[in-house]
Amino acid sequence: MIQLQRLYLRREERELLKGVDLTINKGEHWAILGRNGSGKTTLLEMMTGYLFPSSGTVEVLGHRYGEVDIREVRKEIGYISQSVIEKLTLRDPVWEIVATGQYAFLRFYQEIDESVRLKALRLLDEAGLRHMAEQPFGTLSQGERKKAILARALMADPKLLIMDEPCAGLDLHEREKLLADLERLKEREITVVYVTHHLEEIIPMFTHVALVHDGQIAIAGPKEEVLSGERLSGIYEWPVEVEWSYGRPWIKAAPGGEQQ
Ligand SMILES: Nc1ncnc2c1ncn2[C@@H]1O[C@H](COP(=O)(O)OP(=O)(O)OP(=O)(O)O)[C@@H](O)[C@H]1O
Repeated sequence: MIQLQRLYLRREERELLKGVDLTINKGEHWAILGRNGSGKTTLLEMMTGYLFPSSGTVEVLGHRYGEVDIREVRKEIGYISQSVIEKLTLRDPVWEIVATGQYAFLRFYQEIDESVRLKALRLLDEAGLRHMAEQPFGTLSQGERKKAILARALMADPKLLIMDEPCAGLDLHEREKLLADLERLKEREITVVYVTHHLEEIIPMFTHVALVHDGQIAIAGPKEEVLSGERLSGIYEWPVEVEWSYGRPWIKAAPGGEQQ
């Protein structure tokens, strides 16, 4: 599905990525963790083709970037990030925001096919937002916006869903509802790549985890192997313990870590 090989990204004096290798296979769902500024969003932007590496190769869904029309590949990728949300027009009705996902447009400037409109309404129905279809997007709560954006990302039946901190800013109830929607994606043939700062968002559907540290993949593999207290203490430079309940990892940070 995704193969990143020896990826380097240099910006002025800095190396933002320093030799990243990562392979994501069909049937796997990956969570990516790492400290602020470690390079997680940069990695996602490589996968979506919004950033190009200084060296190394990116292959997504069988296409090698640099040799294909990236806009065509993007039609098979649903991308959810704050930068996408910020580009949407708050006064557009919710169903229209969802419908634009069909073409990877930000707005419509022409008539929308009836079949596209009906599909947007069906996805809104599945998200529990059907009654808000005609409301301006800007009137939705943060949680409702995230759900609408997930529906938008699913419009084009993507093979790959890439999400950058989709639960940021949500209260516990809204977060759990969004995670429950995500868990239901297991029923679709879709591979999920999910960046988060919160271990407990690694719901049972996730199979693998990559820990990013200072522009490199510190470790990547099956989640039970990667998510040990020892490894995470090293990455976060703070003593932590990991406990598993409800099939999810939960982290406990020891007090006074700075002195240890
Ligand atoms: N265009 C750019 N020029 C220079 N530095 C950049 C550029 N874009 C990103 N960076 C830097 O690259 C580093 C990695 O950024 P990135 O957004 O990938 O981190 P992240 O792991 O997603 O962080 P966070 O968890 O805070 O969202 C940061 O230190 C950032 O300041």
